Amino acid sequence: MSNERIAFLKGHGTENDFVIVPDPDGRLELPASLVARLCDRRAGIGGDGVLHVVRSAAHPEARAMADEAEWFMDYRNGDGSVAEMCGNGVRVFARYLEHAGLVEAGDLAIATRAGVRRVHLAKDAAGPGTGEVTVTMGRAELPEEQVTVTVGGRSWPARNVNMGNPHAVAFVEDLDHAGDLLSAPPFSPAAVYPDGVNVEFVVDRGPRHVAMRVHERGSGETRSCGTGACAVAVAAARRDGDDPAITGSPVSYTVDVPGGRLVITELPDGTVEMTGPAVIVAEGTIDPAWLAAATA
Ligand SMILES: N[C@@H](CCC[C@H](N)C(=O)O)C(=O)O
Repeated sequence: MSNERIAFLKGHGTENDFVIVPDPDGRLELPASLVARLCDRRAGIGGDGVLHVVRSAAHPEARAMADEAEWFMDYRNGDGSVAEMCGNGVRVFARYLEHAGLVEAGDLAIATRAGVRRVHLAKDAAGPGTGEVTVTMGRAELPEEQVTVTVGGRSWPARNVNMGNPHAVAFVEDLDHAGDLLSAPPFSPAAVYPDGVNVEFVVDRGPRHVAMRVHERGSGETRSCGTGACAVAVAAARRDGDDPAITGSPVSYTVDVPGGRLVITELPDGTVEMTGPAVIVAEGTIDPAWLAAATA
C-alpha cells in the first residue's frame, strides 16, 4: 500500500470535518493507527473522522445492504475507533458521491453500520454542491435510564438517546458549563454506556430553538455532531411535552452548533430527519513517503 498514490478529499458539514478516502473496491487497509494519523491536525491532513467510501458489495459489513444501497460509509472516529453512524458524515458522503459524478442530485440510499439511510441532495440555483442535504436518520430510542454527567464538580441529569450511536443529552444553564472538554466528561452509571458515549450540552435559544456543544466519543469536542443534534432535538421535544407519535404532527427544532445550524424534524412515525449543509473543500493525494512512515 505504501507505494500507491492514494486519493483523498477533505469535506465538512457544519464544520464537523472529515478526511474522505475513496476506495470503491475495498482494497485499502485502514488500521486505527493510520486513521488517527490522517486525522492529526498537525502531522496529518486533519479531521474529526474518516469517511472510507466503499461499494457495499465490496465490504463484509455492508454486503447484505448492497441491493438497497450501492455505497457504504465505513466511518471512523478521529482516534481510529469505529462508530455505527455519523449524521454529518453521511451528508458529506453523499456530497462526495455527487462531486465524483457517482450519483446525481436527488434521492439516494447510503449503507451505514446503523442500517441504510435515505438522503436527499437538493438542487440549488447557486450551482452543484451548494444545496442542503436531508438525511432520514431512523427512529430515536429513548431508554428510560437516568444518566448523570459531571463537569468541573457540577452534575446534570442527562437523557439517554440512541440514534444508531449512543448519546447523553444534558440541559445546562450556560454552554460554558461544558468546560474545556479536553477529555470525555464523566458520566454515571457507567454500565449504561459500556462502549462510551457522545455527550451533548444544550441551552434554549427560543421556542423550538436550542444551541449545543458536544464531546464526541473518539474525537473530542467537535464543532458539530449530526446524530447529536437529532438526539438533542428529540430530548428537547420530550422535555417540552411534544411527541409526534401522540400528536400526529411533525415537530421541528433548530439546533445551533458551534459550526453552524441544523434543522431536525421528528415525524409521527418516529422517523427523524436532519437537514444541513455539506461541503467538499479540497482534494489531493497522500504522499507515499508520509504513508510509508505512517504505516511503518
Ligand atoms: N460526528 C458524528 C458522530 C460520529 C460518531 C461518534 N463520535 C460516535 O462515536 O458515536 C455525527 O455527525 O453524527
